[in-house]
Amino acid sequence: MTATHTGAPARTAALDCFFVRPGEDERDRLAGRRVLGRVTYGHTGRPPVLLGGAPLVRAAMTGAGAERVTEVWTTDRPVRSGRDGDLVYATDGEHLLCSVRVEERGVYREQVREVYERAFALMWRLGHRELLRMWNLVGDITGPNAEGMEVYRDFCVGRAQAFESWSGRIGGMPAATGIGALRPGIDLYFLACRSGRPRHLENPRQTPAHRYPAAYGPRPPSFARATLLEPGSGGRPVLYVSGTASILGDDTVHPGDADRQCALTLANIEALVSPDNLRRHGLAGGWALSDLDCVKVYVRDAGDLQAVRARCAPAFRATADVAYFQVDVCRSDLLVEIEGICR
Ligand SMILES: C=C(O[C@@H]1C=C(C(=O)O)C=C[C@H]1O)C(=O)O
Repeated sequence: MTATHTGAPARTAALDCFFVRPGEDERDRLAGRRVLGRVTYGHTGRPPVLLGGAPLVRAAMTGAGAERVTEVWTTDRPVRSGRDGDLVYATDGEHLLCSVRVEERGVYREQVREVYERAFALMWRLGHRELLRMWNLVGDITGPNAEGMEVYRDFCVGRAQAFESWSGRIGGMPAATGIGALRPGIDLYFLACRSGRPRHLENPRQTPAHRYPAAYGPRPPSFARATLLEPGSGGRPVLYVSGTASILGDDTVHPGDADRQCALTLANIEALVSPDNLRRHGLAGGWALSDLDCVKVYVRDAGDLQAVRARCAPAFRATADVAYFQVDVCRSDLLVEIEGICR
């Protein structure tokens, strides 16, 4: 237990998150804060529900025998939750957490477009018009759909269409994760804010994903490399770091070598969160790798887990929440992906 975990209010962001594992009690970490939502990276992919007045997302991200992890999103304000069809959500007046599941289907793009548009419509209606962060947990992500197109590329088409039709109404493309899940279907959850003005950042070492060439699919992925939320009253800036992999420009680097992919991924994140990169975007501040928390490390092959853990352990702060998952990554030659939050 560290000072961060006991949560002195002045140093705690209005929106925060921590991980709990079986046997741990989230109340030990809440320190009087309210739950905005929970995401269980567990064994089953099931539609999200409202549990005790907050969304519970249930994604199949851990295999039998592996420990599930629940990401708990907290706020210092009262929370109100609701449903809109199959979308579940909660808001603290400033932040919105919303989730929906797309069940398994032969071709995803139409349903993905429709679900994204309904989520955007909900944001619009509730007045939370700036996206902060999105997670897309995609079953069989690099497998073929019923037309033979890779499921991830199929998914990207529907998402890009939704962003296109809502551009100008909701804020720009935020930080995101598009990662494999262990059951078919897609679990989606996102965070948005009302009065905050998030800034979406790119990585000087990487081509913006929304400008990837057509070789990677008919429509490029719709996300930014990171999203910065400047402090509200008494808060501190928070940087949401997208799922990041061993990509330079738009090329996968070190195919077949998880250890080197992991090292390059860490270097990519270091450059992304650095003061230099913030300055490049006209922003003050910046972070180091050791500031990363709520870290999720995705490893494609079980045989690489040990090497990746060994590579990551010295990079992150000893007190950081870190969870490892053995799932597919969005390109079949990517073996490792890492995301997190700097604050
Ligand atoms: C690893 C990459 O992309 C992944 C896919 C994402 C998406 O489609 O939302 C977002 C970040 C990563 O999880 C990449 O293109 O660098």
